[in-house]
Amino acid sequence: MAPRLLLSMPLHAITEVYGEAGLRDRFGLELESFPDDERKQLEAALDLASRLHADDRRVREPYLNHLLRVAIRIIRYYGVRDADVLTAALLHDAVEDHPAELGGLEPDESYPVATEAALTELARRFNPRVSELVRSVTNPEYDPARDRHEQYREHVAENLERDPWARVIKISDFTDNGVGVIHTSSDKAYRSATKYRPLVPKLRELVGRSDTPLSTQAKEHIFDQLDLAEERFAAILDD
Ligand SMILES: Nc1nc2c(ncn2[C@@H]2O[C@H](COP(=O)(O)OP(=O)(O)O)[C@@H](OP(=O)(O)OP(=O)(O)O)[C@H]2O)c(=O)[nH]1
Repeated sequence: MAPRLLLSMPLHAITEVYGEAGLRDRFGLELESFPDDERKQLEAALDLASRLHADDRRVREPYLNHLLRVAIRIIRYYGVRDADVLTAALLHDAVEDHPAELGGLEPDESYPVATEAALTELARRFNPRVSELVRSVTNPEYDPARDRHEQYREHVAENLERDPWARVIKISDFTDNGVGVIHTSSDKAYRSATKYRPLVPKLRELVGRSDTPLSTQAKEHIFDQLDLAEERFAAILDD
């Protein structure tokens, strides 16, 4: 595949035609213009994510595809080249999904203890800012007595309120899950639409804020994506 063609392809087309290998190649091409030290950090983040999520799958694809699209979208559509933000994007589910493994603890360790150990490990391997960004997008242990989705929304709103860079990661994650809802099975799509639809107004409001570190053009792109997500959620839930 000619590099220039791969660089001009939408992420959904790379996913469908070339799968994980194509998304990895595209990510590598995006990294070519980064300074050496930043490129090395991002390659280390991708290696770590690849190891932790090696056996994870989404409905139709390896989990790694999601992480690669989330990071590439931030570079290409949001125009963000901050290596710590991109490192956290690649590892945004690492603490939530593999806390004990990342933290070097036994698999039966409690979630709160393993989460702290995993975040400490990210600070050691990368830096404290990467660790704090991942903390902001890591769900806490839910209270079994309360509605999970409601707790999820409260957590997202609280953390994105205080951390403008975490908004950038969460929005790319949301786009992949929300706009990308057309790429999954109908029961998964229904569950995703139920979970994510109530977040749309909050994300719209956060994106519009002056301290959200994105260009006007990137914000307009994201507003269009939020409209598309809402259109798809409505079709799934209201019809
Ligand atoms: N093929 C595929 N794509 C998925 C999947 N999950 C999420 N996506 C992403 O979901 C978004 C919407 O899918 P599209 O097929 O592009 O729908 P659209 O043209 O109407 O926007 C895309 O991101 P985007 O930011 O709009 O970027 P782009 O793909 O348009 O470059 C796509 O990359 C999946 O399982 N398969």
